[in-house]
Amino acid sequence: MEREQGATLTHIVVLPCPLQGHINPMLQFSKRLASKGLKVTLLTPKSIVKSMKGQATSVTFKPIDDDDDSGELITAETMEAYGERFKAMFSHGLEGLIEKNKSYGYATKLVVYDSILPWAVDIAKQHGIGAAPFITQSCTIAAIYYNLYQERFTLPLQEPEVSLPSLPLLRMDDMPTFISQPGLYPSLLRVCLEMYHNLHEVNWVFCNSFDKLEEEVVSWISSQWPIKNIGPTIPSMYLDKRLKDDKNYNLSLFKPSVDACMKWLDSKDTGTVVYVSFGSLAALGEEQMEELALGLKRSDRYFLWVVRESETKKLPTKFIEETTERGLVVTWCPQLEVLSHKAVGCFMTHCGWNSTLEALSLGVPMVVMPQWSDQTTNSKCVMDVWKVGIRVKVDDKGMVTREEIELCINEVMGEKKEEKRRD
Ligand SMILES: O=c1ccn([C@@H]2O[C@H](COP(=O)(O)OP(=O)(O)O[C@H]3O[C@H](CO)[C@@H](O)[C@H](O)[C@H]3O)[C@@H](O)[C@H]2O)c(=O)[nH]1
Repeated sequence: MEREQGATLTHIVVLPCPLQGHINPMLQFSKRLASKGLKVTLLTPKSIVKSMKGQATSVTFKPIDDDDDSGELITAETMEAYGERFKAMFSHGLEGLIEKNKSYGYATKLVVYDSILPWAVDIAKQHGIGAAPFITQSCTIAAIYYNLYQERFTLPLQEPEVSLPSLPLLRMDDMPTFISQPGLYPSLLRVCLEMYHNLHEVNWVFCNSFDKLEEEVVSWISSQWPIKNIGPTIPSMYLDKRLKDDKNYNLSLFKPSVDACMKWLDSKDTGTVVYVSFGSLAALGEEQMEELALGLKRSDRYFLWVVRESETKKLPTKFIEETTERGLVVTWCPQLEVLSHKAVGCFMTHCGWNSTLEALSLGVPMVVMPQWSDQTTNSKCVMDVWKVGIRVKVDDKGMVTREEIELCINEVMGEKKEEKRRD
């Protein structure tokens, strides 16, 4: 039976890097492909499949044996060490799946791989299969790295501002941090550039963005490689409502406090809550965490703050007890439900690309406090290009002070709110 069905289906294999911010958009894209009648299999480590907690989707999950049973999640600090491990684990799994499909009598047509896993092209080519990288960040970011790859500029940056085709003038602190501070995460910068080595071998380059958002840069990239924007990969029920069952991301590596958050938000008036989250990887320093906590306290607004389990020890003593009247601190929340709740008037975010697209799609103005990687460039676009938020200022010690946080929140939540929120 499986053999007969397989013979009539076009089979696509999807290979995301197993991080929340990468799985979400690639799984969403997979669901869209499956809704068009394609058979889609998503390869991911066993430990991650377990975290699906029984939520079914139209996509088949193929668990790969994971040599790490610790259950520990990857953070910004540990990410560099994972590169080689991913390669060993996934290349074996990908080969195995392609061979198995062949033996069932139906062939894999295309491998859609996370652009930070570019060695997948070699495996696809060895088997005569098409290949397409999936960029989980913006076209602007993809263009900046491509310009560096082509040596239109070199590192360390020599000028205070960089001018690149189709992009706004970029200051040092607008650049992705792997570029502005190349010594910090050298192997991650290498990973970001590697995808361009074999671009001439791929069929498409999928990007989680949309043409209208980045018109000029998309047009420039189109003259270089076969880009296809397929974003924003927000669950359909928040956007076009074409896929009735597509209400959430279906896979969470963290346990969200759904009822607590929604009940708390229901009790608040329209536009009165600041939602604060720094995504799945960022880890603030203890002093910065304290400034943020005290900034929220000073702002005297209601706040819903996601502090991941691993970060809670950095909260100032008694902060939670002292702010119960105004704030709710949780270790993870259903972010889309939160952002679309009428009580939320502002999103204080690290400006990860998924969070940025979610805020843009749901019309929530932002206070942006970028931490690393692409977030600095996303912040530049949020503030100066799309004008849907403001970016905090960092002082000469590299700190965002409590006063600055209070000021920015009040600016977005106060008289400027109506101007920035687009329903
Ligand atoms: O309490 C929470 C917090 C977050 N999310 C979701 O988790 C995802 C987080 O993604 P993102 O905002 O992109 O942040 P990171 O997890 O930090 O993502 C990493 O991957 C992104 C895509 O490559 C990059 O843009 C970021 O810089 C990088 O840190 C989003 O879909 C959120 O909706 C929740 O569901 N609940």
